[in-house]
Amino acid sequence: MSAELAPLATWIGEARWFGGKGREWTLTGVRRVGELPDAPDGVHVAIEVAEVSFTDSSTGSGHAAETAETELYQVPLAYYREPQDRIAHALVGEWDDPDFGHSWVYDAVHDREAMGLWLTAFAGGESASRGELAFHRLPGHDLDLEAHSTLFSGEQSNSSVAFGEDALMKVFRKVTPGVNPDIAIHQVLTEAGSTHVAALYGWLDLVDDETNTTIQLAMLQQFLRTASDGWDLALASVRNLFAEADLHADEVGGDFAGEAARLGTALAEVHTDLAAHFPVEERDAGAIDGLAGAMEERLDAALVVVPDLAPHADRLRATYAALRALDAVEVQQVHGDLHLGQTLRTARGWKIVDFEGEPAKPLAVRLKPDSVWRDVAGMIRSFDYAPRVVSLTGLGPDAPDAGQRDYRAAEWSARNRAAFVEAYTAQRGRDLDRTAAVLLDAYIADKVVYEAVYEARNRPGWLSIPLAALVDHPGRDA
Ligand SMILES: Nc1ncnc2c1ncn2[C@@H]1O[C@H](COP(=O)(O)OP(=O)(O)O)[C@@H](O)[C@H]1O
Ligand SMILES: O=P(O)(O)O[C@H]1O[C@H](CO)[C@@H](O[C@H]2O[C@H](CO)[C@@H](O)[C@H](O)[C@H]2O)[C@H](O)[C@H]1O
Repeated sequence: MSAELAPLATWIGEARWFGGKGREWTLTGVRRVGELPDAPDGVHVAIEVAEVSFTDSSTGSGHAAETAETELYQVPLAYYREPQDRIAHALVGEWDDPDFGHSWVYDAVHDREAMGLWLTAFAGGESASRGELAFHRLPGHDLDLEAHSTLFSGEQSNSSVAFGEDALMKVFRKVTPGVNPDIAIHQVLTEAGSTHVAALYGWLDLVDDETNTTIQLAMLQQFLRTASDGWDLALASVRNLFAEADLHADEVGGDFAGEAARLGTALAEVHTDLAAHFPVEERDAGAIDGLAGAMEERLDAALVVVPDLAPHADRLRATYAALRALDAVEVQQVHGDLHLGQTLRTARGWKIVDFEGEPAKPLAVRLKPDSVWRDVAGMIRSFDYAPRVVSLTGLGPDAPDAGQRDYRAAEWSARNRAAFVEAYTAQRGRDLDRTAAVLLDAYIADKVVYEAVYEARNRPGWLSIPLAALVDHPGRDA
């Protein structure tokens, strides 16, 4: 193992964005794919791609569709000749680099100097491109090059860096050759003038001419200055309800149903815009069989990771069997991993973020058209999560007892689910007919299974949340 691999491997293994947690893996290579232009003396900002090889079975992730035995992760690194106390918390290691000599190496997204270089390169657009790195810009916005960068904290699959209140750069961590749906969808919705996304300003590609492949590394978009996280707003609403033991969800000041309805309308408008710019197709019985089969395979893989799913397996399979019995299903481009944490309430209404789809799925799968009910199901699951999370973690001294909390949690979640679905169907001019209800049930069940694996891997203390949804029926009242 070369000098840098050991500290890099340790650092990657601990990163929030690393998708291989709980699996057996080794760092099998690191490729320097480019350097940001115009760095001052004594510093190099290199974009590197680390190859992680898994030594356990490919179904260990809980995703049967995932067969790759290797994954690529983007690691932008700032190499300094001297240690940098200001970013000591972001030190990856100290080693002799063949190109840069003895260096103190930092996670570049924490480093304002390095991020300033990145923003300047974006401002230069195509002219800043060099080697395999290709910068792209959309017209219509002048970047504020004086803005300081701040790395977003919090739970994320990627790394997001704000430049003042002007722009936000998302550095994709797990990368795959091909089109990144987050960039492609933001481009289409920006060009269509959608009011429900942050405008796309630009993106960075890694272009390998020898293999004729492109890996999309980062995207730059409008910073939503007045945004409040939809998840945080939902938690505040639930806390309000729990604090008012004698009042029902529709009586407390923090009632969320109006926001849930506006979210339903926003999602419907996004779906309509996506349908206008991406293909809309009809899936026949054979394809539906494949969809149900994929859900069953996901369940089989999940049962290995979360044995507590076993008592619910028969009922889940029955839900997938009802899906299999459908004749035809309409599909289109959707969000793919929608939950309250992907929504932002701004002074100008709700915005939807992060169109990357489920991070654990291969890009080719995430780009496939899907049913709009997958997104609706994702939000319904989030309306179930919010009160359960408050019940688990956010209780004050006067909180109601567990039985009362369960009752109120169910009330909050049903009220907001109903408001959301009603507004969604009204805006789309469609009823929640039998086909839609079967699809919604199946997608909710599939999401619960996905969440069980996700929680077991990332937040074992919250595994009880998806499991509780199975004790009731996963698609209840939907
Ligand atoms: N355009 C934006 N302006 C301000 N904040 C944003 C914007 N886009 C996303 N965010 C915030 O950044 C967080 C992470 O963004 P997201 O796209 O979900 O990243 P990830 O792919 O890492 O999950 C979101 O929860 C949201 O709070
Ligand atoms: O935002 P990501 O694309 O990284 O999505 C992943 O992480 C989510 C958690 O942050 C996870 O969502 C689950 O937890 C949410 C609360 O934290 C809840 O609102 C969602 O309903 C629940 O699914 C998401 O599934 C995962 O893909």
